[in-house]
Amino acid sequence: MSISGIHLKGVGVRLGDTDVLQDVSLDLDARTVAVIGENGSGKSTFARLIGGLLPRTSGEMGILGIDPARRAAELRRRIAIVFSNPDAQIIMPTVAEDVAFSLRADRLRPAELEERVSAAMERFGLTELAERPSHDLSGGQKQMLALCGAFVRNPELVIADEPTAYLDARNARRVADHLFEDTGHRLVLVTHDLALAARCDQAVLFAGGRLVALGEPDEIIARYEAVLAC
Ligand SMILES: Nc1ncnc2c1ncn2[C@@H]1O[C@H](COP(=O)(O)OP(=O)(O)OP(=O)(O)O)[C@@H](O)[C@H]1O
Repeated sequence: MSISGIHLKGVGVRLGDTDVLQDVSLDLDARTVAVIGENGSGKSTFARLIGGLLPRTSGEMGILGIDPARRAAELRRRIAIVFSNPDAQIIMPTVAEDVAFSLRADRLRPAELEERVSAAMERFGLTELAERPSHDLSGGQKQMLALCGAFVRNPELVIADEPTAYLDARNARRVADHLFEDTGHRLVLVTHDLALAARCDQAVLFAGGRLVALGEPDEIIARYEAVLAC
């Protein structure tokens, strides 16, 4: 089991009286991984599980060599999670304050904090919006802010759960380009956008709370499309 990837062995998640994930075993070592499957197949549950937001009820797992059940705080420091709805992640009154908030645990000197925040805002096209109230931004701008807050911490793993779901084509492309740009992070991307899934190095297909296929994206997407056509 490598210490840099995502490894699950016989993992199950039970919520209430439902087994939402059952007996999931996989080793994901590619830099970018797409997670696809029908509505309700367990993709978001998988994303929350590997992000340490949801406990497993059975099995063993290692995310970047960390068992989330034992070292959740360390895992949270090393990863970032992006959702479809950026409102869930925007906390502070202004754009610049919100980006700075993501670095609160690093206890940086004020000058260093300002430098990191400015560089990140520049990279995500937010410099002009720095003093704007975060909640007045458009949906596309808010998702850029959520991404900026995620990447400013230099995460080793970014888990994105349908990050382009509410965006127009141009903003969806911009968000995707940032996620795929190689900044030394791994990406796990849950998506219904199969063109986006095809850009990944590896893909997994879920159905009914089970992993049904793992492999080259083209092959996994073709298999999923065959299911959808039925
Ligand atoms: N808290 C919960 N209690 C019981 N069942 C749940 C809970 N959360 C999710 N589920 C169920 O788990 C299953 C998988 O949900 P999940 O959100 O992981 O699917 P998904 O593949 O991400 O779907 P979508 O594509 O619609 O976002 C669904 O049947 C859902 O109803």
